[in-house]
Amino acid sequence: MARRKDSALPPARSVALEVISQVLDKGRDVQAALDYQLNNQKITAQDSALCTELVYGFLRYKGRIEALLGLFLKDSSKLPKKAASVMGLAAYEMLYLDRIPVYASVDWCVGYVKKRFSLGLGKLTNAVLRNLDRMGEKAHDMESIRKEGMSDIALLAAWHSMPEWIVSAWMEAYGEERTQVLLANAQKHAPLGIRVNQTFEAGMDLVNELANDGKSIETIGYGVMYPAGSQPAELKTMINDGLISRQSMASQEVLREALPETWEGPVWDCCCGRGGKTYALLEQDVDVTFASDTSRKRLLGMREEAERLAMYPPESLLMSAAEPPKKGSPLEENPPATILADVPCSGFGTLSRRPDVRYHRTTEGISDLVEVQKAIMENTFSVLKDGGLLVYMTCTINPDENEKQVQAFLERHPEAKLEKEWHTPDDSPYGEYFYVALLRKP
Ligand SMILES: C[S@@+](CC[C@H](N)C(=O)[O-])C[C@H]1O[C@@H](n2cnc3c(N)ncnc32)[C@H](O)[C@@H]1O
Repeated sequence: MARRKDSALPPARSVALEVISQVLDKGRDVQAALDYQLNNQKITAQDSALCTELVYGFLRYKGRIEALLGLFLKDSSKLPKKAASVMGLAAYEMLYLDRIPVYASVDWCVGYVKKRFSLGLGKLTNAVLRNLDRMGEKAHDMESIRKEGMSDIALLAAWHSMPEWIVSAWMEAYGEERTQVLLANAQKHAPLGIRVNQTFEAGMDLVNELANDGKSIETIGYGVMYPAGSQPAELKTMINDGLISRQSMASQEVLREALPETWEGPVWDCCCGRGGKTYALLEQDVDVTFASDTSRKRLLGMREEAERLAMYPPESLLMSAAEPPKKGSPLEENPPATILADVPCSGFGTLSRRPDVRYHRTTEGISDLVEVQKAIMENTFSVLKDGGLLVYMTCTINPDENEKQVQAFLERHPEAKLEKEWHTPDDSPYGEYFYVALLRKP
């Protein structure tokens, strides 16, 4: 059940507050929590758009906003949680939403805190927000939140709202300059990417039509990119009709870099999810014979995609790619010559689309993921035909899951040959970061 809106707050802020609490306190996925609340609350399209912007924006800047507000609070941990969250939302509006006048953000926030908590807390909220406003440009300067004795890593982590351990790992593996670029890019919004279904006869005509619709900003092959935040209404019908699919430009790019035109069949997409890459490959005539996942729901979604796209699905297998195929499995009878392992990962390459990921990951959780990835690599490499290709892919920026994972694999398997290693360039305009390694079995 969607919780009722808090009537003491304007509708967009009320729903945003509930979604943020679902994400931060209950560990829900941001888009799922937002979809659920927006579908169950009666709010206008305009409020819905503002709510979406507030949720995504606040999650992107939470650490920075808390540090800025902390400059004017003796002990922010003593604030009631909800009061701290509304103050954060109001601060986000003041700092990043030019179209909302500062007084309006202060008014709704202070009014709410007074009504829900106390006059005293309302006065404190007013003072803190006014002080933030007085900071002017200084509120956009990282040095303004530096505390005495604070390390550079802690400062960067707070400013970019990232866990300190990931900033440390990036610094160690990639150096300060690259880390700064990656952190800054993680705050940006991702552009919208779509893929035209090339099995559709007039596919290229459609690409050309979209390229000239005055809304798109780039086309590559069958991919079309729209600016971040845009939702051209006409695309909805095309998606329903299977003419196009949502797929980020970065995801399309990593697949191109994996050189699918050279892959021999049969191909096994061993972590297929809902089939994003499966159908991108099938549309290009790559012989994806098997697709598997441990999630029944996702596997079902993958099969349903076939209907939408008017294509034949691959043989779907509910199984773990980290364990040998069961006796009599079709993988035994017809061993794959190419395996795409788009493995479960920490997702730090997709922060522009999923800013909540940074709050859900722990170092222990990542160690578990690294072990699963290792097991998937070991198992799939042994299932692979001699001379076959293992395509190891992640959507993260984390040396333990990318470069170090592949290096360790090569140390365990000196017979394997690393034919290509690639990651999305740091200055990519696509807003997401992928990694791929092509490993040949002798
Ligand atoms: C990065 S997602 C795959 C995304 C998908 N390839 C796409 O392009 O849409 C990783 C997938 O691996 C699945 N998974 C997790 N552990 C697995 C395992 N041991 N074997 C197979 N799949 C697994 C997850 O359910 C998830 O769907």
